[in-house]
Amino acid sequence: MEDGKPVWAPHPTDGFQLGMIVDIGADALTIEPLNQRGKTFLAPMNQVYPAEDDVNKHVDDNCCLMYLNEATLLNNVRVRYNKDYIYTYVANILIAVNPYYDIPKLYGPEAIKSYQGKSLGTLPPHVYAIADKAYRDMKVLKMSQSIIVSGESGAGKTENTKFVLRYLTTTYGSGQDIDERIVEANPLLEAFGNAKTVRNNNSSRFGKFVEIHFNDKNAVVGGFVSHYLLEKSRICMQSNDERNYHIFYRLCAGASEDLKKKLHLDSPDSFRYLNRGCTRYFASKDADKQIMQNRKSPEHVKMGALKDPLLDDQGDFNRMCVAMKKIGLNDTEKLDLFRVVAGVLHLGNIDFEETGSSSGGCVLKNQSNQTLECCADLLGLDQDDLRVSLTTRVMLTTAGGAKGTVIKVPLKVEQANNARDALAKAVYSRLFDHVVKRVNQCFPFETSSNFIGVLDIAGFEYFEHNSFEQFCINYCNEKLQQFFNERILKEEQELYQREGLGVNEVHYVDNQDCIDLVEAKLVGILDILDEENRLPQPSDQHLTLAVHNKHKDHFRLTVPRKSKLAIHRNLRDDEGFMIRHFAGAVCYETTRFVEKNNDALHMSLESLVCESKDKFVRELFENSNTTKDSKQKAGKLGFISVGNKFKTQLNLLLEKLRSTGSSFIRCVKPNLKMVSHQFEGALILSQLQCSGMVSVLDLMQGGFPSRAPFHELYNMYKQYMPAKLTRLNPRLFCKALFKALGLNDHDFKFGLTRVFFRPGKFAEFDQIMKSDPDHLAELLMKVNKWLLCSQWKKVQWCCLSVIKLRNKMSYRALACIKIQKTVRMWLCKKKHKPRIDGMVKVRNLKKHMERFNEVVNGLKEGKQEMAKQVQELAASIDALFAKIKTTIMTWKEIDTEYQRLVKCSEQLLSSMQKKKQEQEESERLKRIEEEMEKERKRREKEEQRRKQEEEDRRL
Ligand SMILES: Nc1ncnc2c1ncn2[C@@H]1O[C@H](COP(=O)(O)OP(=O)(O)OP(=O)(O)O)[C@@H](O)[C@H]1O
Repeated sequence: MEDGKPVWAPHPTDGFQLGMIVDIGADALTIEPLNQRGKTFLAPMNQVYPAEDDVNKHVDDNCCLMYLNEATLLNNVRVRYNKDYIYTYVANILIAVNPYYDIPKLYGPEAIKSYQGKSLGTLPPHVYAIADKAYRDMKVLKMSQSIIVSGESGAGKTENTKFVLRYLTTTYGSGQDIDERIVEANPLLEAFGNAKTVRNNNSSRFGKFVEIHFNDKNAVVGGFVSHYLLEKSRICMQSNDERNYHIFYRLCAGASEDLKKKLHLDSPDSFRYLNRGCTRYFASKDADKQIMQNRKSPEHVKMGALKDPLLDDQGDFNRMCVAMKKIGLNDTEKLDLFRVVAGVLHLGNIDFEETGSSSGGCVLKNQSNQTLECCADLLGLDQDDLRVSLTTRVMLTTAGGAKGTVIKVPLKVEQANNARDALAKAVYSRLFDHVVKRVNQCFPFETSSNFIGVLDIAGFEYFEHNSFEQFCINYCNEKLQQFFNERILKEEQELYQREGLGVNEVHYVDNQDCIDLVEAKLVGILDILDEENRLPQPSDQHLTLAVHNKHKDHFRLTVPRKSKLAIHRNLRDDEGFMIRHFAGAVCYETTRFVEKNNDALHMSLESLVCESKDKFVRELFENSNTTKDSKQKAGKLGFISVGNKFKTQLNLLLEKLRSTGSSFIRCVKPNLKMVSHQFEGALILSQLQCSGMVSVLDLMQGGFPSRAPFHELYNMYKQYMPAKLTRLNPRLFCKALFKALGLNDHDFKFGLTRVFFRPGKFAEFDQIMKSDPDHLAELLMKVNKWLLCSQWKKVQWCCLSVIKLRNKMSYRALACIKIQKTVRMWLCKKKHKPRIDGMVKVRNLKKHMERFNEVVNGLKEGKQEMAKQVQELAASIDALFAKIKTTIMTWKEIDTEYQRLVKCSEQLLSSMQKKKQEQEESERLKRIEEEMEKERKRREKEEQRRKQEEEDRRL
């Protein structure tokens, strides 16, 4: 923040107000509001934000603002809302403010046409642009898409969902009646699932995920609706200004006389389930006149009809009947639905009174007998069975001798009232399940390639009194917020990658610990609650204490007395708990948590409806989740968990969402009065905070949140620059500016098409650009210098490049010669090497033959013959030598010839040697013979001499 510049400071009703900082304290700033000069107030330092120079300026994408904070976001949304621009982007997220009036041409056929095939950002922000982006992403990426529409009650989720559905079916439908059916299913769903609340005249009291399925040619082939958490408490009770589900009033106002008689209908004030809330019909002045007097409640007669441009009970009844026909419901099916609705109304009128006997039970009041008859008739039940089931409870004995004996326990009046209400809730909620199921049968499809799913589910809720419903919806929003974080971060990082920024991953605070607190196995609040429900005598207090005990030091959980609000501080520790959600702390009052978590009817009521004579009613219970399995469970423990069913549904939904591409629409309610042109800043600010938009801005602060395409920067600042600079192309222009300003490289990054700034750095840049003329002159000099330097550098670089190129070329020429030489030599070698080797070998063989002559010379016999053979071999060797030298012989040929000669020479040599050996041997024998002959002669001589001597002696 700079001196002398306006800032946004907190304001109790407007959210923020413009002011000037007049003093700086230790942790607070003294602010003087711009519209109340002289009056100052203190504002915490961390809640004061810098304001844009022109606070009346607005941008389509909030990220284009200079300062990204909740105050500038709120102001941008405000300026746009005042100009009827109800849609604004924050990056790819669409913020939609409810205008509470029809903005001319905003959704007409022209608009639908204009958004077809257009990239996000090319046309003003619109829900159609998001729908088209989802469609194009599905087509290009061949991947299913989801659009998550969130916001508080009355923010416009359902309307925007309808616009998305209509856009997709109109633009990409197959032109068949299926497109219309998908849209026509809405009035039916709304009749049974919507109600007037203080926050919204047409409030959806259930969450839904509508899938539009497409074939491989990307045309609509069908749809599917999944629904979540219908608000059941409304069926029996509404607050003063609220109503039950629309269908009850529409039936009372619009049924034909015949139908009215058949269903024993009357004006809304005659039914307990309607008369404790508002009993007026919605009708315009003219429509009101058409409703017969005897169908109006005294309240309606006295105060007139409720007014809403989109609602008219009698007309809506007729429109719903037409819609039912269009989507294929026949008269019997229609009557079945109405009959059960009327049955519920009559059931509510059954009253009980104490019997006065010692059993402590109750009986039906006399005047309720007629009602009982009507109700039993409409629901196909046996009158007496119904009477008994409402006033007694069947129990199986589990102890003592006769285990399993059925005993009927009489109910007290209060218990009977509860049983009646439980039955009404069960019948109606199963009827609603049936309506959704039936609607799904209206747009069947056999195969689908991909789908676009639109999730319309209540946003984060925090009221003065928060109960199980808020607990479930906020748990759901924690999960959706986690998904939102994952996705938004991913997209942001993908953009960084596309633009080649090479930025490190951006981290964010994960809310997994809060999710675990609710859904973890055994220790999560939902499981603790189930555990409580299974106890023989469950109690809300015991549950609450168990929750606190299990999570004593959990960062996300604390006791109500630690709340900032006095109303919560009055709660005891065993009456509630406070959870620190991503969007703020919420204090839940646990009264009736245990009851609300149980979807099971007591056994006698369950079997009563399951055995109804009416096939339709019977099927409602057969097809519901109380199938055999869970019935058995319920029979034993009397408990079917609402919380865990929701957890399972939610996890399946998130699995589905994670497998699709996603877009987000954050709907915002501008005021509590539900009127047009009224912008309640503080209310909107808290919605932006709760929807996670403010944390998105925080998140962006960690990355490069401000970004500006080169051409935009160029257009922005070219007026301050001399022609010499404006001649540059936008990218170079921007680079020149940035370099000249000496901005820290860490504070910005050049992408392929735009510059990205660190938080607040765009502002710094802008400030320098728009500073005083002296500074601008200095800046200009710097830019000039930088340009000169960069041009000089360019010239140097060019020269160096040319020199480098020349060197490279001559180096390459030399290298070429070397390569040629080497290759040639290699080729030559490849061709002649075997011959040279062959010649060397043959020559060696020839040399070897000299030894032959020695052997020949050593022979005494056959010398001549051998000498001849040696000569012949020598001639063969010479011949081969000559052949190799003069002809082109392969290595193999040479080798064969050579080996043949080697073999010959070896044979010749060995035969010569053999001969020589033989000669030597015979000579040796001869010598031995001669020796022996000599010896023999010597011995003869010796003998003769001895004989002579003997003779001589004798003589
Ligand atoms: N774009 C719009 N243009 C005109 N009116 C609108 C628009 N969006 C919403 N509205 C008005 O606001 C009312 C409430 O809107 P919607 O029913 O869509 O709210 P919601 O967020 O779905 O609320 P809930 O959660 O209670 O169902 C609508 O009945 C309609 O009168």
